[in-house]
Amino acid sequence: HDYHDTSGQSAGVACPPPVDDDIAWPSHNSPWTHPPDCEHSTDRASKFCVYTHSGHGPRGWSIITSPETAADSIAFLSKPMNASRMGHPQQSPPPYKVVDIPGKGKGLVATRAIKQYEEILVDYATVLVDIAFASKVPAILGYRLLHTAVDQLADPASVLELGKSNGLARDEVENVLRTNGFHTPLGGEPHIAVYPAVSVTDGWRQRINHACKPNAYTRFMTDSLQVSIAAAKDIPAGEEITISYIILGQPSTTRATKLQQWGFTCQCPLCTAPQAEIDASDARRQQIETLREHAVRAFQAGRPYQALRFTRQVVGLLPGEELFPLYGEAYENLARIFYVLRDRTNAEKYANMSLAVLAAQGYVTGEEERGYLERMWARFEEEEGGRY
Ligand SMILES: C[S@@+](CC[C@H](N)C(=O)[O-])C[C@H]1O[C@@H](n2cnc3c(N)ncnc32)[C@H](O)[C@@H]1O
Repeated sequence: HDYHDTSGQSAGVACPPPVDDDIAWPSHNSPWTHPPDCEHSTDRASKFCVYTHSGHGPRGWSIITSPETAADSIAFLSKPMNASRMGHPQQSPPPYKVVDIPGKGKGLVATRAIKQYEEILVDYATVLVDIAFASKVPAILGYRLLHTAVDQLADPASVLELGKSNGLARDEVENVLRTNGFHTPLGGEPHIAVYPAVSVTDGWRQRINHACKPNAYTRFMTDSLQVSIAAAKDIPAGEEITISYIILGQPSTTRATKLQQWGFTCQCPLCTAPQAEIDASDARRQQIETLREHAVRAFQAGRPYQALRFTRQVVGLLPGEELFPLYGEAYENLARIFYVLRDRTNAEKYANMSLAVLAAQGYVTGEEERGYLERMWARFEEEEGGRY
């Protein structure tokens, strides 16, 4: 359905509004297909509502957020969702198959070589929930809105059938969100989003296992609410495709604690390596973390040369732990340091390296590449606010 057209009013055409009460869709809801359904926070200082466009994308789109964020998000509805990019982009058949993986249940294995940064799967957000909502609205009222959000979708089952493995959740939809949700900003506010096709679930959709040195990553394009699984490095045919369920680069004990919350003991190559190898990796990861902290502190304390030394050490240690996603950040930090040192040549060199990494990783698209460096300098200028 194109609801903009049938609403009459928004299209500026004098066609009658729907008369069937079951549809309950007066034109003033435009662009939403359902009237907003709202609850107040316990202190009544804020309001959260369900806004649904059941015809947006392949399954519909529901958000639970403040009226302000909803108003700021309407632009998404005019962005076409390219359904042909759903599922497996560019290629068919998909470059993987689902097989039994010893110790991990089922998993995805590459059926052909996959190039670094190639998209393996693409999907769009279906349900988004403002993070503040859970703590501000009484649970019983909140659960009602969660169910409304899902029920109003064109395909509620695509969300309800997702994995529910969170022991803390008391409600079915809450469980789906806690199990499958990804942090996604909407209108500048933090939200939790569900992307059914890339969800960590046990349905037919996806069975991507976790690894502590994964060969794939989840790439969020927050300006289009699109997400994909892309190769972090070249993946040879026959290799298992893995992503990290947790923040990359943490040492083994921290990882084990975090993964316990997912209910499993990690059997990835790093966690099952000989103890000496695990110890060496832990030492490097610890060192990277410490150096990153030191670099930030030195920079903020007005010691750019020291920050430079620490950051260069970080860059030297990243390959050993295959922390490719952190390269962009490290290069940008080097650009930032050279910028305040008024070393334009090196600042540009590292800014370009950071841009190249982010563009290859898919975080900066063609259009955004133009003027990227200028925007970076402006950001640095603003951040420093004359401190240097
Ligand atoms: C999203 S599912 C992945 C697909 C799952 N293997 C299946 O058969 O449906 C997440 C679950 O897979 C298993 N799993 C994923 N990564 C694992 C790993 N590195 N080590 C052990 N089990 C893992 C755990 O049981 C976890 O709860």
